[in-house]
Amino acid sequence: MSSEDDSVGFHGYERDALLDLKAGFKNSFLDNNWTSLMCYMNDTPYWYGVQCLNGQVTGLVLDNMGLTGEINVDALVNLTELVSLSFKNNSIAGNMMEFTHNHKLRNINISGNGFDGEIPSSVLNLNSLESLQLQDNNLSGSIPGFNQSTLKAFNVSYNNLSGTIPETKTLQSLSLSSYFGNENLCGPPTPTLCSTRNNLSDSDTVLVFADVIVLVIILFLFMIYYKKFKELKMKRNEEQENTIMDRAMDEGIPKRERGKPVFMENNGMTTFELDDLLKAPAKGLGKGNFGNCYKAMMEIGQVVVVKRVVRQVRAIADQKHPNLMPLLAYYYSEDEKFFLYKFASHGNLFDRLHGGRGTGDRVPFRWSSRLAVARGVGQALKHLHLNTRTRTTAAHGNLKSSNVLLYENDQILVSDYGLTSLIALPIAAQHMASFKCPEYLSHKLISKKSDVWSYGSLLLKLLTGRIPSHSAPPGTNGVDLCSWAYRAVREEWTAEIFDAEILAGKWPEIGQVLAEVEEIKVGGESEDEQYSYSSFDRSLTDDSLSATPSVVIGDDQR
Ligand SMILES: Nc1ncnc2c1ncn2[C@@H]1O[C@H](COP(=O)(O)OP(=O)(O)OP(=O)(O)O)[C@@H](O)[C@H]1O
Repeated sequence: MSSEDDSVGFHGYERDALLDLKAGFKNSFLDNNWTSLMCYMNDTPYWYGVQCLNGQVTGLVLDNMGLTGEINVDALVNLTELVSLSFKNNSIAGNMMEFTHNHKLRNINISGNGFDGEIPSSVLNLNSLESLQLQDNNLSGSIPGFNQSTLKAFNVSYNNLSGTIPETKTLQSLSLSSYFGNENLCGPPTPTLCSTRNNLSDSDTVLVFADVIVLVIILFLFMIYYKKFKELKMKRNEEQENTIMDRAMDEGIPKRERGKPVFMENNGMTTFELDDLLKAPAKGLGKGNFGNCYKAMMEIGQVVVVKRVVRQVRAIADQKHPNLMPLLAYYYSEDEKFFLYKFASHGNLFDRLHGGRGTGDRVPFRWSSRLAVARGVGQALKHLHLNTRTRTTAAHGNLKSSNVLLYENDQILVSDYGLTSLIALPIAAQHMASFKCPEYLSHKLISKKSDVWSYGSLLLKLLTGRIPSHSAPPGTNGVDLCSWAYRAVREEWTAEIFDAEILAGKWPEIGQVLAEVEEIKVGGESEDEQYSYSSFDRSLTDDSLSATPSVVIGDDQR
């Protein structure tokens, strides 16, 4: 401040501030007007646009004067009594000036200029501010949080302001028109919603985006892993409840002697060690009369069926026919004996005939398919009974629908042949199909003809779709098929005796059926000899087998 400060009614520092301003404006009118005395006491000011009170500048109103140039941001610091400032409608550029020392300011109007930069935060300290008119400039940045209750007129329209309008009572109570023309302003009172993006820097946005992608990938991987884990678990539960070894322990079979399974030649099978088999995941297929049957999934990808037996014979392995289930390997030791068969994935004849009846899942079993089964089984029996190239001819002994297996490509495979000689008579008589024939029941006679009888009842079953009483599984009711069919033929119920499923397809000619039966019978007639267990037992003399015959043959069986 100059020494003139002390002189009453004149403040030289204010005059100097105005002269500096004038120098910046380069306005000829002001250059000529702002000369001599500025203001004195309460006299009318001598300078155009300057208002004074008690010799001090209280107002500066230079509207519509074509002012150009920039204003020094500190230009107003010495005008401490300033109440009104208006540079409306000029062409002033540069940043807005600071108002740090202008606490008495009530009205600021710099609208219609070229001010740029941000609104200085010093305006927030102007506690008497009533009107702030900043419209029609190039101001940028965000709006400071004006909260002065005195502020009633506020206009920042048509600038480049951006961001959320602060939620102060003062700013929110203003009309929408105060904010017009600022494309990037958002939030109330404008209708534009503020997105998160508006508040984030570009690098923040990239990071958030990357995080989201990583999260999605992790989630995706987790879902795949979980799905696979569930599938695997379900598969394991379903197929791998136990290994063959565990199952053996469950059945009370003691730890076996170590040995090697004996593989049949040319059976297309990759050989493996006993341990591999015993450790393979296994699924129970059923509890047969002579041991349990398991489906084992070998690590090398092969699926085999393991059938536990009491004793096994080489003769069974010798039997080779397209309709006989081939024996892949057998294992024999003191404590453990089993046969290994290939797995028939299409199930057995019993299930094909009776499974799913009355449900939507049932696939009709047509006559042509039944005929194919009848032929296949007949061929298998013919081979067993008559083939002289094997060491012995033998009866099947346990022909029934659960031992007729359906392999891929509609191949019919008869299994469980030759087991009769391995079973003690009382057990065989109780469980095996041949022992249900009339000759055995009345005269205790058993022969290959018993197989023919079993085959006959299998044919009747194929024709009628009924379960014969002699092979009805526990819990199912069977009918005496022979007497039922006899009665049906005698009383001429021809149509009724056929399974409705056959009738739904092509009507089978009974002559055709009989021709098929006759053809099979022809081979069997020549072999009239009755057989006993001893015919099988001869095969047990194979040196590789150390078991003693387990069948007790009584006189009444011959
Ligand atoms: N190689 C195989 N492929 C597919 N399923 C098989 C195989 N061998 C047997 N089965 C099935 O396993 C189950 C049990 O067979 P298993 O031979 O032990 O008993 P069964 O035929 O019911 O009675 P039995 O002991 O009097 O022969 C049956 O449903 C049978 O059809």
